Amino acid sequence: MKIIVIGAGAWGTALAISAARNERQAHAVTLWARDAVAVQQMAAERVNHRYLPGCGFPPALNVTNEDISKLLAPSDGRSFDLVIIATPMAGLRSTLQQVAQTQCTVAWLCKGFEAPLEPGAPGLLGYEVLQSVAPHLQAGVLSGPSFAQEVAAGQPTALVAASPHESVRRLLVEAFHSPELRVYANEDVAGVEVGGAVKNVLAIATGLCDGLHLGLNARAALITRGLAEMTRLGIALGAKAETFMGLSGLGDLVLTATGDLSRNRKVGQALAANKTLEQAVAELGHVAEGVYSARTVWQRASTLGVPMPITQAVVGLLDGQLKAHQAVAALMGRGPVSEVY
Ligand SMILES: NC(=O)c1ccc[n+]([C@@H]2O[C@H](COP(=O)([O-])OP(=O)(O)OC[C@H]3O[C@@H](n4cnc5c(N)ncnc54)[C@H](O)[C@@H]3O)[C@@H](O)[C@H]2O)c1
Ligand SMILES: O=P(O)(O)OC[C@H](O)CO
Repeated sequence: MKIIVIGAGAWGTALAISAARNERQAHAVTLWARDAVAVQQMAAERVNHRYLPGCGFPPALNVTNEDISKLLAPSDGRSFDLVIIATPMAGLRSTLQQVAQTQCTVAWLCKGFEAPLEPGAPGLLGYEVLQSVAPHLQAGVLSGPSFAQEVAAGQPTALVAASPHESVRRLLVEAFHSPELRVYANEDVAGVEVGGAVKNVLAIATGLCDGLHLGLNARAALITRGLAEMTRLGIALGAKAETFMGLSGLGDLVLTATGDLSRNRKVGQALAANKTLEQAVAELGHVAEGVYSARTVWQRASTLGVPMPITQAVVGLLDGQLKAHQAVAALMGRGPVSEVY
């Protein structure tokens, strides 16, 4: 299969390496980056020093900075079977617009809500952006618990490929399933995307909790009640409850909320150490989608009448309206409720 990965951050690079290393499939993989200097460096040194240091490129991985519309032109004999969009959520709309004319199957990897395009408009999940930009595309999303460094190193990982189209799910499995990477299929795109977006916000909360040394009980409570609020929002957006027991729900929440490789968790830890949000984001050097999605998650939930107290506390913290101890007090000071999602 011929695969192009658009966006050479940590995750795009890791998945491109994993697919190119899969000898059973013998894929030809192209990694596209917008920075021509970075492409030159990656082509010469066969490693992405900036975003994924120490992970060498297999021979079947090529890097390019050529014009995307030319690369994807159907008349071009080099065109691809699968286009993977590996930008952060902020780049999804513009990249979908660039690939809208392709005949290829498309999938994105980003986990978050797009920021509202104008005040009062709802911020959108990836499949909603697709509906507004290129509804005709055969497309889907790849998500699940997966730190880029571990996938690049070939450590066992399981992902989920979600699409309403069976052919898209099948192609994504064929592209990425390997002895080191299991890819499950799921039709519930809304559920998979809500899980991937909301777990980032919740990981900021658990990072803060652990940074403040509130204890293991507090972290378990945050994860469990976070799962409940994630599920509530998902159901209100048309998702299936059982999806949140899967890889993109519970799986990614546990990984991101507890794994010290998580950028979102690191933001919470930095805020607990009294750093400003600007400092926390700057020292990451990578995107932490929860910082940009939290407000939108809260707005979508509020519009739908879905209570999301942990998300609300994270928004207060990120907006500078709450100090860390006030966020904890706001959560713990609420009256008793039934344990339902
Ligand atoms: N890193 C991981 O372990 C991981 C795992 C699963 C999913 N994700 C998700 O994948 C997405 C990308 O994460 P990442 O870790 O690769 O981020 P990163 O911060 O490591 O890199 C982001 C990359 O995207 C590029 N980029 C930004 N805007 C772009 C645009 N408009 N067009 C083209 N390229 C653009 C940047 O130049 C950079 O190369 C995020 O939504 C993240 O939540 C990351
Ligand atoms: O480092 P984070 O917090 O962006 O999380 C990375 C992946 O989404 C984990 O599945």
